[in-house]
Amino acid sequence: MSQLLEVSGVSVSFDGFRAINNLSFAIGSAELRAIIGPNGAGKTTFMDIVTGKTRPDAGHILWGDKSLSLLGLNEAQIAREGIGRKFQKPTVFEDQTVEENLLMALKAKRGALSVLFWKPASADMERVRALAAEIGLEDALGRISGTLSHGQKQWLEIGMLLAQEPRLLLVDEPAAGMTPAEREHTTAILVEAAKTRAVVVVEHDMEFVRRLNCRVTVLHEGSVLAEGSLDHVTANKEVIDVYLGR
Ligand SMILES: Nc1ncnc2c1ncn2[C@@H]1O[C@H](COP(=O)(O)OP(=O)(O)OP(=O)(O)O)[C@@H](O)[C@H]1O
Repeated sequence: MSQLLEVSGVSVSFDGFRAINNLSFAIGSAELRAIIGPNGAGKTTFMDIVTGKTRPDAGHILWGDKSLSLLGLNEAQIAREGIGRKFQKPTVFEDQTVEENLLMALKAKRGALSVLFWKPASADMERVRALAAEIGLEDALGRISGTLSHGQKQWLEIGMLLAQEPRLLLVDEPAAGMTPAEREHTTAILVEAAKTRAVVVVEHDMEFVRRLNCRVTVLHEGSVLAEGSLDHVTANKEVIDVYLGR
């Protein structure tokens, strides 16, 4: 598997406190990866660094076949490179329909000039229907998004991110607040999405991580503590100690 993102020796301190400490790891180009770790392990800060929100004090982040340094890019440039981020809280346009939200996301992918003259063509409508099918909302295209369940809103937002065809999708705690059935559907969406791109899921819920059935990276004090299958990392004594707070 070729690497899409390579993080090496990255550190960042806030007021002298090292939130990320010589962090190194890589994500493949079509890979589903879960990142777990206790509170304060550095998971959010890692996503902030990759998306350009936080600048590290040291290290390298290389992206894509050409090993482009992400550290030279701002947040908008990084998004244009194909890195999408799903925050924990859904942020769909509540007074617009599911279809309108997906169309807007397709439109947002285009440059400013083309947006001026943009009218949804039949190809766009087809793409919207395909996206809706991908997230299981094909029967809800005409629904006002504000009336959707929490889980449906999360799926819609994932669909809006997929509309922009990211090569790497960072997803923060997608299972939070979901019913068991919604979690199952979310797993299916993420597993499918990761067949054609990298998907990194930060998650506290171990049952959800187990369902993802993917490689797991355990962060602790800003570094990688263990990596491998969930069974492998949860059998690691250091991981057990960290989770039990010993
Ligand atoms: N802007 C900031 N200023 C000061 N300290 C920060 C800042 N951002 C993060 N930290 C600290 O860095 C450490 C790592 O935080 P981070 O939010 O990345 O952890 P996390 O693994 O996402 O935790 P959680 O699971 O609770 O969300 C924490 O100790 C946090 O208090």
